[in-house]
Amino acid sequence: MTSPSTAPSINMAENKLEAIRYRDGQLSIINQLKLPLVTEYDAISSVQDGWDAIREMRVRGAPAIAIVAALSLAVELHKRTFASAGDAAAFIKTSLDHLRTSRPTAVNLFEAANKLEALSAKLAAQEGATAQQVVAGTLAKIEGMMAADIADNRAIGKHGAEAILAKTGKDKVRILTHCNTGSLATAQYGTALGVIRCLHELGSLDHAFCTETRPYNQGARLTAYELVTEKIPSTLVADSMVSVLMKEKDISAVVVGADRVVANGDTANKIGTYQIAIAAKHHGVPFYVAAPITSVDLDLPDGSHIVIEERKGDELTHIFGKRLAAPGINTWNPAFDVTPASLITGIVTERGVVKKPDGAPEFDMHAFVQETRDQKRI
Ligand SMILES: CSC[C@@H](O)[C@@H](O)C(=O)COP(=O)(O)O
Repeated sequence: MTSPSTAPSINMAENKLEAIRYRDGQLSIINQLKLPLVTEYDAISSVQDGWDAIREMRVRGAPAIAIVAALSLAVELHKRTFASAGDAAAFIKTSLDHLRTSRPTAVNLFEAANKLEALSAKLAAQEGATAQQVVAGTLAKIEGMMAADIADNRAIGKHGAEAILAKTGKDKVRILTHCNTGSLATAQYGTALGVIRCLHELGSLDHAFCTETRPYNQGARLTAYELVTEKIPSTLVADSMVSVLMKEKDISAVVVGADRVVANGDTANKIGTYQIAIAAKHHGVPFYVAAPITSVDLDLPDGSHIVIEERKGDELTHIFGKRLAAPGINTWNPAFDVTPASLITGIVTERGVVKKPDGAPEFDMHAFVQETRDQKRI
């Protein structure tokens, strides 16, 4: 299943980090468990390979999870033949049902699965539909996801950079981010890290700070890797340093990603986001969430309904397979927390920045999605 290679992760021609490689029905991903010390691509040859890579966090980050899940299905659709349109749609549904069980919190996976299931069922229900038509229509949708995600991330970067510069009134800003929301978490460019990239491109970034993001260290391993690779002026801090960082290092704004933004704007994101938002409120630092509309879940009214994934304790007790915690200690390892809307300044999407209605403590995501529906691309 795994075919390691030592090919560089940077596409030098385009100077882009390629975490997900997909060409003509062939898919491989950088094994993010090994970054930043080893760059190794794993082949994903089936839906089960995709499920395993997501569950084991060889690929992670809300948009990347959805894209790899869908592409793992595309890989199988390229190889298989079906007796009828109904058989093709049934296989797609069964595959998506399985992929939905890989990780629970990021809504992008469910959003993509629902769309693909509905599309393939619709194609199969058409008069005289063939298996080839169902497969071709579903593949076209899946194969468009990467391009759409990159375009969305660029738009998020622009909207976020403009919002932060307007809010702070500064020419150059100092931004704190958490977890990894860059090219490794998306198709490319990133969401919150896309905002930082855009500020850098505009010459408006003084400095970026990234947290370690314990216990899984997405900040120290992955965000730091992206920042250093792109020569963005940046500094790594431990999660426990965030309050003093805000007190002493003139942080202009915080920008983080999201795994699920619900109807009132409450946001599930990597564990530790909530305490950063509290510290930001105390220090008067604007706190932005940057996420595509595919991370918005209008079915849940508030954050208390979000299912938070709990992961194995050894992510806490061990680093790179080496124990650091005292043997016998109990662990609690929720992978995400929910930041209440009241602590969030704005939610940056590809369609613009969502603000709270005047004086309201929460966002109206329903109204925003409705108002901007015409701009919807996928
Ligand atoms: C653009 S990625 C946004 C979020 O998915 C990201 O901040 C995050 O929480 C990732 O968690 P992970 O557990 O690494 O999948």
